[in-house]
Amino acid sequence: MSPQPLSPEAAERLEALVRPVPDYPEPGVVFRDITPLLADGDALASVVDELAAWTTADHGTVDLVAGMEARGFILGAALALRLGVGFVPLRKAGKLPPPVESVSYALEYGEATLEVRTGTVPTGARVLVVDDVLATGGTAAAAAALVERCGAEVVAMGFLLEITGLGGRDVLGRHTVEALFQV
Ligand SMILES: O=P(O)(O)OC[C@H]1O[C@H](OP(=O)(O)OP(=O)(O)O)[C@H](O)[C@@H]1O
Ligand SMILES: Nc1ncnc2[nH]cnc12
Repeated sequence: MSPQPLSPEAAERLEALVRPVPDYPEPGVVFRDITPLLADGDALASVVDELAAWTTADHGTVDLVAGMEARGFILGAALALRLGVGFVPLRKAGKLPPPVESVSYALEYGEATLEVRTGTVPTGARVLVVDDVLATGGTAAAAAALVERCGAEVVAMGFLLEITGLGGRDVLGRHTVEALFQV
């Protein structure tokens, strides 16, 4: 898998729709705001199409898409529909009724816990994990740990954008990581 599957022009068009916000939510962080991209119908469709094409070409069929709260729900649910499979929400702590599996992690600006409803991911399922941003990789590593704790396989992890220099790809070393573009 090429780390840059889009043409440079296509990647540039998408990147232009992601707004860099310096010092948000805390000093030193450049927040990548994807809301302009989500509001652009053509861009949103092309992101979902690209992620779907990638999945099918490189990994064949998957049984489920799992997405991390909250932005991973948007791309993940759209991708699941496009692939014709179900979607599993990996929620922040305290949102799902028990029983749940939980994994805590650190991210670029704080700490959080992700949870999955016990029993929603069948043993042996082939699961594609999807989120908008790969930064330190803490969220994605927690998502993978949750899926694997259910006895399922993380087939690959797909992202809209990867913030390079924060080590996310290294943290996810043993997984296949795909990002539409890097900043
Ligand atoms: O690679 P990491 O350093 O873990 O960061 C990436 C995560 O951070 C953001 O989510 P956030 O926790 O801000 O939640 P949100 O989607 O609810 O805004 C983003 O949507 C990823 O899930
Ligand atoms: N800089 C950033 N912008 C948007 N989402 C993020 N998640 C973690 N770091 C982020």
